[in-house]
Amino acid sequence: MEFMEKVYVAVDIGASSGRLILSKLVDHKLKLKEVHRFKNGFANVQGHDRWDIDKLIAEILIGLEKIKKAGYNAVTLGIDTWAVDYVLVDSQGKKLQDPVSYRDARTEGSIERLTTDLPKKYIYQKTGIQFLDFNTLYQLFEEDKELLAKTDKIMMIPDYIGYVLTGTAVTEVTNASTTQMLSLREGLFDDHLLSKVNVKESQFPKLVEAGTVLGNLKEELKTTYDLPETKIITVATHDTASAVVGTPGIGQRWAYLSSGTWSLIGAELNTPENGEQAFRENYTNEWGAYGTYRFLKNIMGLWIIQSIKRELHDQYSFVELANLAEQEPPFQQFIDVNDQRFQNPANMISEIQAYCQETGQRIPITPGQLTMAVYSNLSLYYANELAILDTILNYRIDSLNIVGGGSNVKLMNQLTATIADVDVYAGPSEATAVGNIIVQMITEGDILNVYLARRIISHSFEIKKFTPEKNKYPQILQKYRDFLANKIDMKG
Ligand SMILES: Nc1ncnc2c1ncn2[C@@H]1O[C@H](COP(=O)(O)OP(=O)(O)OP(=O)(O)O)[C@@H](O)[C@H]1O
Ligand SMILES: C[C@H](O)[C@H](O)[C@@H](O)C(=O)CO
Ligand SMILES: [Mg+2]
Repeated sequence: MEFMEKVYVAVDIGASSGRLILSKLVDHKLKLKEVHRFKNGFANVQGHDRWDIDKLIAEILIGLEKIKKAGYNAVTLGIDTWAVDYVLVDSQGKKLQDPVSYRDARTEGSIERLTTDLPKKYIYQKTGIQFLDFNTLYQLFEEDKELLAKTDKIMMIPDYIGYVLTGTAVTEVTNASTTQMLSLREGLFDDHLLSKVNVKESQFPKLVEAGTVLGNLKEELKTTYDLPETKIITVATHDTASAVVGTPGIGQRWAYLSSGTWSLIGAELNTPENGEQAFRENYTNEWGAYGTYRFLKNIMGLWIIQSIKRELHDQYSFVELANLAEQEPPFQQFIDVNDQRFQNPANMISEIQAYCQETGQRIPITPGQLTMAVYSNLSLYYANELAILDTILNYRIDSLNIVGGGSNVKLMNQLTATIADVDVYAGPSEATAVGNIIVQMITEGDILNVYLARRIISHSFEIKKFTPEKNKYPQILQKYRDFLANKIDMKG
């Protein structure tokens, strides 16, 4: 029997960029080759910030054409994207509008409006999901009622892409959990929360676990594009869920930081933690692959750097901004990076400078000062959250695995290790794509389980270690905590 080398493709679309990454298992190592990369982002269309979903699908097909041209005639493919956003589809299977971005202003104040007669505590005990005003629950609460009435199916972004490519519609659970509408105890959509936003369970395609085979590319697509035979597997379609699968998990009691547009810091649990302290600290229990839970918190992340870069008219690359930051002293000002004002301001640089002025602090001016201000305060925020995780989980986290694009920033990796006093293991930067591929390989029988996959990941990629520089910034974390608690008036 001729040995057919299995070729896998990860379609990983984040809020800032998308990519198709080819992968094979060669000599017990995962080999990755980026075949196609494209920009992502939202634009204001018909009164709302929206994603151009048709463009994203076209980019995937362009990437598949490149794979065919490279001589690969048959591949297995998985799709992961950002969470919470959805496409409304009519009874003919056509989208009713371009999906609204979670950064759109329509959900400002939605949590307060929705919880006037439905206590937050009830929602959290039911779902275990953090309160973010852009969760699907609040988006549907604010959705155009006429459009909802015409809606046959509500499809999460990666599920909609899979539907367009194969004709099969599902709702994959890791991403479905980010809706804040799934019941932790039953594993199904909660009737009370559905009724609160006037949608029916039948408007969601059936729930499926990560690793479910979805189907093959629709033949009609091959009339327009020269495509390989493509079998699509529904992976952990929330990109963060894939990133966690793709984390090497080094350390006895390890935590992860998926560092990209958002910084998602947390731990992988086998049972959810939705008690009083988790509720108070707004930690989430997003579902992971294979029955795990992603106990994590969203931190504003490198969105802030992306915004600064854009506002500087892309004169500097991310590498150049990081190099300029290296020339600046850290901790020149304290910034609560998770302040709502940084979620989608008109101008991020002005917002940061206004914040520092209002709090009587040194104002960052140059690109290097701005970048160092963001890196310093993200590192402080991560360290503070790790201490909170220690108390909630009742154990001392001994290592932080940083993955995603942010794992390339040595300066931030080192600052985080030192301030948090933990060993940091950085990489792989494309952990999301790696996790996407791993779930496909487990479904196809090439790898037995995630535990062994993580051994392969550590074996396949250079993971850089950063150890704490003892007593380098004594008291800085406590000062930051006091600042966050408004105990320090920097004006003084
Ligand atoms: N070499 C580098 N030097 C400095 N920063 C980098 C480097 N590479 C990536 N980054 C940072 O990583 C970020 C992108 O991370 P990543 O590619 O994980 O995000 P994404 O997948 O496009 O989006 P999302 O987080 O929504 O998935 C950039 O915004 C940039 O700040
Ligand atoms: C809106 C979500 O929190 C978001 O998708 C986050 O999970 C993410 O972008 C991870 O890349
Ligand atoms: Mg990503």
